[in-house]
Amino acid sequence: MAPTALICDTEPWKDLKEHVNQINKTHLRDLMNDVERCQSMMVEYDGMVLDYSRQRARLDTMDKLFKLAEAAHLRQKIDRMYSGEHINSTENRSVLHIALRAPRDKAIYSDGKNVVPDVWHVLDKINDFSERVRSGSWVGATGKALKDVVAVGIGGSFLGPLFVHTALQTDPEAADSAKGRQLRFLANVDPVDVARNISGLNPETTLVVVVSKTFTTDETMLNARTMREWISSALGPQAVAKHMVAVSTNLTLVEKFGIDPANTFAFWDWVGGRYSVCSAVGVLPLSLQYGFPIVEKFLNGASNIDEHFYSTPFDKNLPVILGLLSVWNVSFLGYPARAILPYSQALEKFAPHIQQVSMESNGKGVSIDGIPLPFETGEIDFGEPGTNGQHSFYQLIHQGRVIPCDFIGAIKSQQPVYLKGELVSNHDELMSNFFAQPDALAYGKSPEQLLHDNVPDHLIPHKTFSGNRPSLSLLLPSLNAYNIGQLLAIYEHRIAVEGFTWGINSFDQWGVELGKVLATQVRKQLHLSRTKGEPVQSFNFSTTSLLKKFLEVCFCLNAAYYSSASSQAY
Ligand SMILES: O=P(O)(O)OC[C@H]1O[C@H](O)[C@H](O)[C@@H](O)[C@@H]1O
Repeated sequence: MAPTALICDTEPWKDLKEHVNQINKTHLRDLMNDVERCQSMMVEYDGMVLDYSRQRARLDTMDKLFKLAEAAHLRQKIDRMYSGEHINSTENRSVLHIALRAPRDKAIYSDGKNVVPDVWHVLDKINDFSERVRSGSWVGATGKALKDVVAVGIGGSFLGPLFVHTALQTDPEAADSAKGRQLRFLANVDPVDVARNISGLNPETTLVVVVSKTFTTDETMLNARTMREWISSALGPQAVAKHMVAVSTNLTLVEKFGIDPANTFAFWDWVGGRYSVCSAVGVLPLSLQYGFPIVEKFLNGASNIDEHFYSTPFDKNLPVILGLLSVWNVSFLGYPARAILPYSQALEKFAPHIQQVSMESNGKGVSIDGIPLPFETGEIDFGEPGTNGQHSFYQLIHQGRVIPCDFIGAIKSQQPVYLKGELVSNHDELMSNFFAQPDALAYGKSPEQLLHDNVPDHLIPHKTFSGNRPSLSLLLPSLNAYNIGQLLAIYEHRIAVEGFTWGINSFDQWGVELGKVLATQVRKQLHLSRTKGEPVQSFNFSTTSLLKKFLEVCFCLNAAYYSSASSQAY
């Protein structure tokens, strides 16, 4: 496609810039009085409700944002994504995570080939393998069933599966299927993470799943070698075939590592790492833990949103509305951050996952055509489950900086509890906060109200809440596997909408490369200094000084490690 104009040079962008002056004259308190507006800002879909009436936006703001979407060719960009065009232009790849959860009979093409049969070939293989492991027909080297799984992977090969695993852990149906089994994740190359993850595990009953798209990621490969050593030192090298399997796009390197290709689960270069939870990256470990039928429900939920995103008019389209509001908050109102606040402990790993999906996708400095952008893209995402966050960083959100908040709640608890004699059930107690916080942020509390409440004069400034702080609320019917799949896909597509609107490539991640290259130089230096006593050289003053200090203090410990490395087992 021919280079496109920067979005900031279009009329709808300029119009929205002007429009900010209008919005700045209005307090959310007043906007909330307009019932017609509030009604129009509630969208219901498949049992969930999105209420965005507490955004600092009017109905004409939304019209202007839809015009911006038009100027950004949002419709065409979504179509290009769904039709498998190489929209990840810097890597010359399609972006087809939607194919990972497509129904069996759907046709989705990449480079002229329908990829859905390949997807289902792998899903069927996972179904079969996980069933054999779970039923005990696939056993370890000593004939024992493999009841524990350690998934080794980092970044996109870790965060999505961890989020879904944590979310399913307390879903009654999923928990029932997982009885007697454990799933752990080893991500950090820190030996502490290894020690924690193998603690209490028996190699005889443990299956290690090495998950890496490239099969070259330093952290994952060292952890994989460490786990291989853990297995073979306990059970002999031949045990690796029974205790280690892999998920990767790089089948050659997997085989070289020593994992049987028959025990390898493939995915494809048209799946971005951070969008890979619906590939074998997530589906294999999750199926081993919960059984494939549960994971299939999760895939169905995501697929349902794929269809919604593709076919629903923009003014009723959840990811489109959410994405455009993010652009509004970041680029026009000047709020660089977003808090993700699920009122559910089951979603405690949702914010860490979205941090990667969002910040790795949209933290860019140039347009898709390589033109430096005169505006900033991406959001700073962070979050914690409510109500824990309320007792931590909400002070800043209420009286300090303005941070647009996503409140996410569920109508039904995964684990309902009602304590006799209490005013409300535990879930109602939790959700009281979910409903109260957005209004506290939007309305605030004025000095007049405080005066009226007889607050002493000197405390009035401290107790005043300015309000006018935007948030949105997403209320899900429950948090089963299907809803979790929907939630994931809503955010994945929302982030794509933001990137499409800003005119960037949300599917590459060149920014993570430089640090890796520099670490290679440091690794080399550490090796030479430790093994040959070579002095630290070719680094700047600061790094040289720190490296010297590091080598000085750690040398004795490491010398001991080097001399006994072969006999050390974790
Ligand atoms: O799956 P892998 O190839 O091991 O990659 C793991 C991670 O490493 C990189 O640093 C990328 O930034 C991530 O997007 C990716 O998910």
